[in-house]
Order: sequence, then C-alpha cells, then structure tokens
Amino acid sequence: MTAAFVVRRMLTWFRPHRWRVVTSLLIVVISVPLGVVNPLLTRTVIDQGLLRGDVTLLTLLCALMVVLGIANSALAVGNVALTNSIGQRVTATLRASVYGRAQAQELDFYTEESNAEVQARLVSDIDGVDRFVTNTMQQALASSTALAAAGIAMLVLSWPLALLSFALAYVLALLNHRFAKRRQDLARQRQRHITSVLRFAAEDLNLGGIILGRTLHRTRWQRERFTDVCRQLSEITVRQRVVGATAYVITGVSFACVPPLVFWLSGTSVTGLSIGTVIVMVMLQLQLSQPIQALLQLSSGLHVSLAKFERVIEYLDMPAPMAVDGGSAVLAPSAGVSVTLRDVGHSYGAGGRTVLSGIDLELPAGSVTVVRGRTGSGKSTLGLVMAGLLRPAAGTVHVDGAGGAELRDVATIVPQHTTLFDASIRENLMFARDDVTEEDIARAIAAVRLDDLVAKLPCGLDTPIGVEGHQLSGGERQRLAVARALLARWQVLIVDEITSALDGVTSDEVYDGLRAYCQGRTLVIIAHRLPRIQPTDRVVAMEQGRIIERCRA
Ligand SMILES: Nc1ncnc2c1ncn2[C@@H]1O[C@H](COP(=O)(O)OP(=O)(O)OP(=O)(O)O)[C@@H](O)[C@H]1O
Repeated sequence: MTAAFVVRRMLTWFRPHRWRVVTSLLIVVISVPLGVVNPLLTRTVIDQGLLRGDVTLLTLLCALMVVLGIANSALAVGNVALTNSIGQRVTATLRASVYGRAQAQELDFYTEESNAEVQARLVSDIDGVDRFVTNTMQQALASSTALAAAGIAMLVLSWPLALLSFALAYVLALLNHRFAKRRQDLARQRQRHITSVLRFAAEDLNLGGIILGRTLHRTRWQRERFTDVCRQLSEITVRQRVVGATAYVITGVSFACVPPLVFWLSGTSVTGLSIGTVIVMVMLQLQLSQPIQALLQLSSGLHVSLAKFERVIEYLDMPAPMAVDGGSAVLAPSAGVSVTLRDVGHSYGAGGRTVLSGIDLELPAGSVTVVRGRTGSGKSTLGLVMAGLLRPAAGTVHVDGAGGAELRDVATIVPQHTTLFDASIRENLMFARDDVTEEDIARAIAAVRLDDLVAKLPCGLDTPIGVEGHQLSGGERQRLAVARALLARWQVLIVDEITSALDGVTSDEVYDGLRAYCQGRTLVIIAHRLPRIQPTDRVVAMEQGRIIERCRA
C-alpha cells in the first residue's frame, strides 16, 4: 500500500465532516497569525512606548496585546471541541465498519486470525485516527501557518537574519527525514508486540487458561512468556521514543545557538537594526523553533499513523462474503424445509487436506437424521455445511420449501463448543429472538430438561451464569445453548455433540425432548454415541470425510 493511497483513503473518511474540518482549519489559520502580531507589537512597545516614553501608545498596545491573547485562547478552546467531535465521529464510524467487515468473514478467517489481532485493529489502530485529527492534522496546519507568518515577519524585519533561519530549518528537515523511516519500522514492530500482549493475556487469564496453566504446571512458563513479550514491547517503545527524542534534541540544541548568533551578527555584520528589532528577531526565532520542532516530530509521527491506517484499511478492504445478514426467515411451522447435498466436498484453506468428499445426502422436511462416525471423520464440518455456514469447496447444497430464503436463514446449528454470555439465563435465552415470551422460554427449557434446575435457583431465570457460563456445569451449559437455539426461528436444526457432558439417562431425555419440540421440522443429530433411535430415523455413518453407510433404524 503506497502512502498516497493510504492518505487518499483516509481523506474519504473525513468527507462527511468536511464543513467541520474546514471550520477547524480556518480557526487555526486565523489564530496563528494573531500570535505573530504580538512580537511585532512588542517591537513598537519597546522602541516607541518604552524607549521614547509614549505612554498613550504604550497603554493602547498593551491592552491590544491582552485582547489578542484572550481571543486566541477562546479560539483554541473552540477548536478543541470541534476537532474532538470530528475525530470521535470518524473513529466511531470506522470501528463500526471494521467490526462489520470482520463479522462478514467466512469461518476460516476466525481460525486463522487471533481475537487479539482483531481487537488491536478495532481499538489501538483506530485510536490513531482520532489522534491524527485532534493532534497531528491540527498541529501540522498550526505549525505551517505559524512558520509562514513568523517567516514573513522576519523577512520584513531583517532579510539576512531571516535567510539564516530558513537555512537552519532546511538542514534540520533533512536530518529529521533520516529518523522518520526508523520510527516507522519501530512502530510496526511495536504494534505486533501489543497484539501478542493482548493475545497472551486473553489466552492465559481466563478460567480455561488458568486451569490449563495450573494443572500442567506451566504458570511460570505462561508468566515468563508474557513478561518476555512485555519486555520486548518496552524495549521497542524506548527505542522508538529515543529516536524521536534525538531528532527533537538536535533541533532544540540548534535553536539554543540562535539568540547568541543573532546578537553577535547584529553587533558585527548586520548593522542598522534597532534594539526592538533585534529583540523581536530573537523572539521570532524562538517562536519559529516551536513549529519547526512540531513539524519535524509530526513528519515522523505521520509515518507511525500511516502504518496504523494501513492496518485499518487492510480490514476495510477485505471482501465481505457473509455481509448480508438475511436474518431468520419467518416461515410457518409447517413450512417443511428440505435440504439436499450433492457431491459435496471440502478442504480447509487452499491446498488443504480433503475433509469431506462425495457427500450425497437428503434431509427431507420433518425428518430426523443421525450422523455418527469416529472422531475427525468430518461430522462437524458437514454440520456447518448443512447449516449454510461453510461454503463447500465442491458440490451443491439445495434448500427447498424455504420460499427463496438462503439455507443459513432457515437453519440453526448448536456447535460442539458453546458460546454463552456473562449475563443471566434469561438474557442468554433472549439472544435468540427479541419477541421471546415466558411461555416460549418455559417450553424450550423443559425440552432440554433445564426446568428443574431453573426452579431450584433462587433467582430462577434471572440467575447470572458468569463468564462463558462457568457458574453452570458443563452439561447445563450445553443444554442452555440448545434451549437458546430452540427459541430461534428455524426449520432445520443441527445439534453437534450436545450431550457429550451428560449422563446416558439425561442424554436420552434431552434427545426425546428435542424430537418432540422439533416435530414437523428437520433435525440432524451429530453424535459419537448413538442416541435412542426411533423407527423413522435415518442414520448416516461417516469415515474419513465420506458417508460409508446409511440405513433406517
Ligand atoms: N478450521 C479448520 N481448519 C483446518 N482443518 C480443520 C478445521 N476444522 C476441522 N479441521 C479438520 O477437519 C477434519 C474433520 O474435522 P471435524 O471437526 O469435521 O470432525 P468430527 O468428525 O466432527 O470430529 P469430532 O468427532 O472429533 O468432533 C479433522 O481432521 C480436522 O483436523
């Protein structure tokens, strides 16, 4: 990605706020020359007011200087409000867009990209955009305007001294350019280390990570891994700041030499300057040092910002294959949706191992199909295909009776690994649909035999279940996830190993409850251990990604 491309893309983010941006820039352009007027007034105050004793002029000019100072501060406050509102609006829009893009990715994306990486782009990279608006962009304009205004004022006062300053500024710019590239590289490295810090914290500091570390006696290893990446992060941060500070110090030292040089030149080579002019030249020189230093810092800061913007654009430009959320199709319970798979094959990633091959399978409306097979035989992958969540690499998947809706709009899957929210049982259930009634909930939890548990809990459905539902047992978590799926709108339900944490009796009860609940709709049960089979059930056996046996119970 070239810098020009990144800048062009970035400008499009500000297009909706262009009038605010223009107003803010105007405020900067107006307020900066106001600051330069003061040194010019100072010259007159010294030469006319103080040295010649013109009290009226002195009073007038001093009053004017106070008024200008107040006006400048008021404009500065107004501009802070304006720039922050632009920055925050752009940030909020970008966050929503990046979130939407990430949400629209195929499942593969989430097996390859760590959650920490997604978070880093959403939070710290996009924060860089806000900082750019509220800080970099403003400072760049303010500094350039100040530089131009001070430069003109100096030329008016004494062109030889002015040229000396410009030559110094040019040398400093060349020096700074050498530091900028180094800072950009360090910024990229730093971002990678921040992602690792987030990833290790997310993996280690949760119930699963803590149990894993303690039971395998690897807590020291976890801590050392985290400490190590933190140490590397701090070293890189120090290096990045030292490189920045070095450029800053070089500029500072150079400008510290300016006042003696101006005094010396005024006393030796550049003659005919009044005391006021000499003092004001030094003031302007020092005033010039601030914007020059700011601009030099900004130019290297800009490289850091560009590295961050690049990462945001990478996400924004990802294709969004699952972008359109059709929502669940509202069909009559008796709609009778059937699914047909023809010669379906799949492998994960380009050139990956074949996981499914030559699958021909019919799921007639209202049928119950049991998919069994050894571990790794491809059952879950097939489940994802049947739920319309995974696009198979080969073959076709047809859905009939759904009134034109896509498979994923009429199918629901309860995957092996449940996702529960740190909220109450009721809130977890309500995620399925906004219009869930008390009767709906009662039916669903009875179907999975969770009603007894809920009745025993002091707060009933309003009991919080903790992070990832860890305040429930494994079997209770599985059944809560199934109950939530039952409450959604679907015509095809796939349940993948939903009773692996249950005893045999409860497992049979749950499957019986499920069959009764799903009457007339299409149900697929994926299980290693065969559930109690009914005469009408279709049983499919898988091995190494193929169906090796199919029979009726
Ligand atoms: N996201 C993925 N990326 C790459 N390979 C995968 C992915 N998911 C599954 N696999 C591989 O595909 C094969 C089939 O996995 P799948 O989970 O479908 O089997 P399964 O029959 O459901 O297994 P189990 O009974 O253990 O859950 C396995 O060998 C697995 O390693």
